[in-house]
Amino acid sequence: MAKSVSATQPHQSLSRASWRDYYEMTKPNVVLLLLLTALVGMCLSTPGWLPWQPLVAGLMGIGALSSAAAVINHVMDRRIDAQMARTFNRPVPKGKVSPRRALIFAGLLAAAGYLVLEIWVNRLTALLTLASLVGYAMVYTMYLKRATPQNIVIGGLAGAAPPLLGWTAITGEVHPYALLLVLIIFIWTPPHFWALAIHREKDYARAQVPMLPVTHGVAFTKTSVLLYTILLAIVCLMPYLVGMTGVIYFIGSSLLNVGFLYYALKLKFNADEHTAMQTFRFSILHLMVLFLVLLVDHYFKITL
Ligand code: HEM
Ligand SMILES: CC(C)=CCC/C(C)=C/CC/C(C)=C/COP(=O)(O)OP(=O)(O)O
Repeated sequence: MAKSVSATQPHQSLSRASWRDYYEMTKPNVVLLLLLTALVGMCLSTPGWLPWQPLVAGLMGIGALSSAAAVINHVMDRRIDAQMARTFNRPVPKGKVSPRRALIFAGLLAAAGYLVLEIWVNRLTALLTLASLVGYAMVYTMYLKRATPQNIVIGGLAGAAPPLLGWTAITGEVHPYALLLVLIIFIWTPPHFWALAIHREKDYARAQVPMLPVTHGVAFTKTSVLLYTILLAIVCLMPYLVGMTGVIYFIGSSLLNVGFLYYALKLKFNADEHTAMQTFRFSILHLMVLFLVLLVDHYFKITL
């Protein structure tokens, strides 16, 4: 609740930190979905069974570096987070974990993740995953987020990378099909985030973060959500059109995109106070089911 947000500076009492605070800083639900997209990238990279070593080490390494990126985001954003109702209760702005301890935690996660990828996967995957960490934790968080309303469009590339990271973990090569999966998440990110930002517009305005609803207004942001959702429906057809996937994917992804378009249209033309958050929640379901459908399609491929 907005009225609970009083602090503009992090508290200083560093007493009651528990493992839950460290766990929370890794954004576990986001990382789980990132790992699902990485796993699907792995599975789609090869027709048969996956070799277990790059499978397990790849997921561990990508998970650890993504978690490290999320922890760095908590540290760098602590002053912004302290001013927003959605985030003021996080461990760093609350003063439960000091920025220094959080950074040590992130450093350990990042070092472990990088070494696992370098030793048991391959250097290409290690470097690309590290680049994604830098893209999210530094380029997006420390610069773009504060600089331009296109922040999440450009920064979205880091969050979209995992299917490619999964693919290179197994094959050691960048394949155009993997880039198509990256493109899907890249185009999915703006409607995912802007739906939430519409709901939280006052939060971002108070913290002076130049998110699209703050700089260009809610009406313009709703139009942008709708246009990106239309673009997403088109981009989602591409794996089918190039022969990468079969009929199961075509039907599954089409149904999901009809659902996303329904919410985006409702948000633009017939919204009530719940529509923005419903659209945001649907975006998460959309991406999760889309990647599960890709998996089913891969192992039970039906072509016409
Ligand atoms: C720059 C890109 C992105 C931005 C700016 C963004 C923004 C956000 C924000 C602000 C939340 C906050 C929810 C909350 O605390 O209530 C969120 C939630 C979430 N995002 Fe994203 N997101 C991005 C990319 C991604 C990607 C690539 C994925 C997964 C593939 C993802 C998956 C999720 C999930 C699963 C949640 C729900 C978390 C929970 O309920 O704990 N996001 N996103
Ligand atoms: C190695 C690798 C693949 C790195 C990517 C890591 C990662 C956690 C990407 C997710 C993007 C995300 C949750 C952005 C929200 O940040 P925000 O600061 O706008 O949202 P917040 O206000 O909730 O913190």
